[in-house]
Amino acid sequence: MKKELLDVFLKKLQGGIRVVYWDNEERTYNNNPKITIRFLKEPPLISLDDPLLTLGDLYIEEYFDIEGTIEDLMELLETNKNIFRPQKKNTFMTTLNTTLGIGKSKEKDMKNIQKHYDLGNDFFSLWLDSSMCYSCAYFKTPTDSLEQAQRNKISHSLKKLNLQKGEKLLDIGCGWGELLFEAATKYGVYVTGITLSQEQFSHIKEQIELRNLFEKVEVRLESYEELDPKKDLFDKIISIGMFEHVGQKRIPGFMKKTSSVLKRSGIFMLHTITGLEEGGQHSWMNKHIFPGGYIPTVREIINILPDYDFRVLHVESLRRHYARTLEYWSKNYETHKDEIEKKFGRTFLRMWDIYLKGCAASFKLGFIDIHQFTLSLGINNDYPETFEFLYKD
Ligand SMILES: C[S@@+](CC[C@H](N)C(=O)[O-])C[C@H]1O[C@@H](n2cnc3c(N)ncnc32)[C@H](O)[C@@H]1O
Repeated sequence: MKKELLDVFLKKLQGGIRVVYWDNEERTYNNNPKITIRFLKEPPLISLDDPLLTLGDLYIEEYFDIEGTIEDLMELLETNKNIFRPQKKNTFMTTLNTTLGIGKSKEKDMKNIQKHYDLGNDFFSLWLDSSMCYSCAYFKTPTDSLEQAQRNKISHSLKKLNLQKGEKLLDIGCGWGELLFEAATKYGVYVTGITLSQEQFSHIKEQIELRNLFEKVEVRLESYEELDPKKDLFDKIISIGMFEHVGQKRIPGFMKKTSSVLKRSGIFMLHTITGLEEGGQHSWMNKHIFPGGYIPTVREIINILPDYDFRVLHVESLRRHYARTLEYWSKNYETHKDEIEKKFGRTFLRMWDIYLKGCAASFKLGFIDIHQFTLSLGINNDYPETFEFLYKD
């Protein structure tokens, strides 16, 4: 019965796939299979209303292994994305979103964010580099280490802001804070970082003390939604890898808020993963990795900017840099897999492993991209007229 359900499903796929069922029966669907699904045990009764979610869950619970490259797997998923979509109204996602109250309040946002980022600084430090940057690095040469590339990213991103000594800078979604420290010490600006992660907040507090940066750096455990233009007005804003948490419905609110706390002519550098399909949802990722997350398209972002008087100065894709960053993270993760399994269990180990590898392949294949948008609020006639400065040290 289960086998027949899977069989009907697999027959719809384009592209070859071989399946070794739990009773050792082998079936090949289409020619030249690059991927083999090898069942290790018989799965429970399943529904394939949301195939990606169900099959993803069976994989992390070790009902089957996948043989073949991750790129071939991602190609197969992408070619068949309509077949892998939820077939009916996605009641699971509706329930999940209601339970977590996505978009409803700071507490709910915090719950989503802390589920991911508060797995422990010890966990993230196993596979991030020592700067604890958790976003796309920037590889200036093929031999750059991850550490060097993360330093390059911070430098490249800060340059885009054209910072002047004494200015006030806001970092929305400041992570573990490395960019705050670099901006304050290198450019002499006053920096405010906001995050919803308790662990990140405590880490930054400690670092401010250790580095004696009380006068220049402030961190707040708060959401961008709480920024108040009466109290908070900044010359520049930067946000790296946070916009993906905003959710599609709240994009206008995010733009409105950022435009209200940025001075006229101020510069905003928005760095975000971008997708190809408006409204695209990935229920497995939303369930396990980024609850409440949404990947916007370039078109969605560009379309909404004029409504808040944001002018586009520069747009840059860093897609291949993110593929490489994720490959580094994934290799580091693999090195520590025994430790991770011991602490979090095997399902977790497989979940984060496939997340890192799957994302690396998706960037490489161009199913997702990453862009830095440099914007000014209204007209800015002081910003450099060419971008040569970006490539000078
Ligand atoms: C992928 S991390 C990126 C961190 C950092 N910018 C970096 O490059 O390493 C996303 C960050 O966004 C923060 N974040 C998510 N939702 C937020 C919200 N509503 N308000 C403020 N920060 C938020 C998280 O706490 C986390 O620090």
